[in-house]
Amino acid sequence: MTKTVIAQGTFDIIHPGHVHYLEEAAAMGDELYVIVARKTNVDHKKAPICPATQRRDVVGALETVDEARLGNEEDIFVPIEEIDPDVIALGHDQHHNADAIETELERRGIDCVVERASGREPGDDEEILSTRLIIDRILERRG
Ligand SMILES: Cc1cc2nc3c(=O)[nH]c(=O)nc-3n(C[C@H](O)[C@H](O)[C@H](O)COP(=O)(O)O)c2cc1C
Ligand SMILES: Nc1ncnc2c1ncn2[C@@H]1O[C@H](COP(=O)(O)OP(=O)(O)OP(=O)(O)O)[C@@H](O)[C@H]1O
Repeated sequence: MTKTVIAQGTFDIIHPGHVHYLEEAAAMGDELYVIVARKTNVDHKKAPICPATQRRDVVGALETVDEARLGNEEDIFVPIEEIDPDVIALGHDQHHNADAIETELERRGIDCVVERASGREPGDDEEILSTRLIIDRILERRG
């Protein structure tokens, strides 16, 4: 039976931290779906620069990703109900609480485990592994 994994995030300006996360999530199963956050749900940091469809299309073009889709604007559990995954891979720094997600999955009758992915450390060549830090660097050097 196919083991389906879901990953999620904003993915505004793609960097090797995203690639690391999606490779790790893909390795948790056979098929990887990625839910791309809607601007209205990105309320804990500055709004994304790129439109949602562009963020979805870039993520969807990555080799590890089977399908990228736009998230639901009102209820983040709707895409999960549609995809019915076996695993939700939370990013290393995602603010979501794994226990709270598991409780909601149970309430909705979705049989799925929640795993926490690891973070990628910057390599020797001073990789910039955060969209916010890439934007800060652009403003510093080109602003
Ligand atoms: C299991 C799960 C499902 C999500 N589904 C959606 C969704 O359907 N729509 C959406 O806009 N955001 C969704 N999100 C929220 C975003 O993916 C995301 O966590 C947040 O808005 C963006 O912040 P981040 O990139 O720092 O994680 C989901 C998050 C989780 C953990
Ligand atoms: N360095 C990293 N290592 C591993 N995973 C990462 C890394 N950076 C981001 N991710 C994961 O990628 C997903 C999407 O992240 P997001 O779009 O918030 O990027 P970000 O670079 O963390 O953004 P920002 O720096 O603007 O907060 C999240 O699940 C996040 O945990």
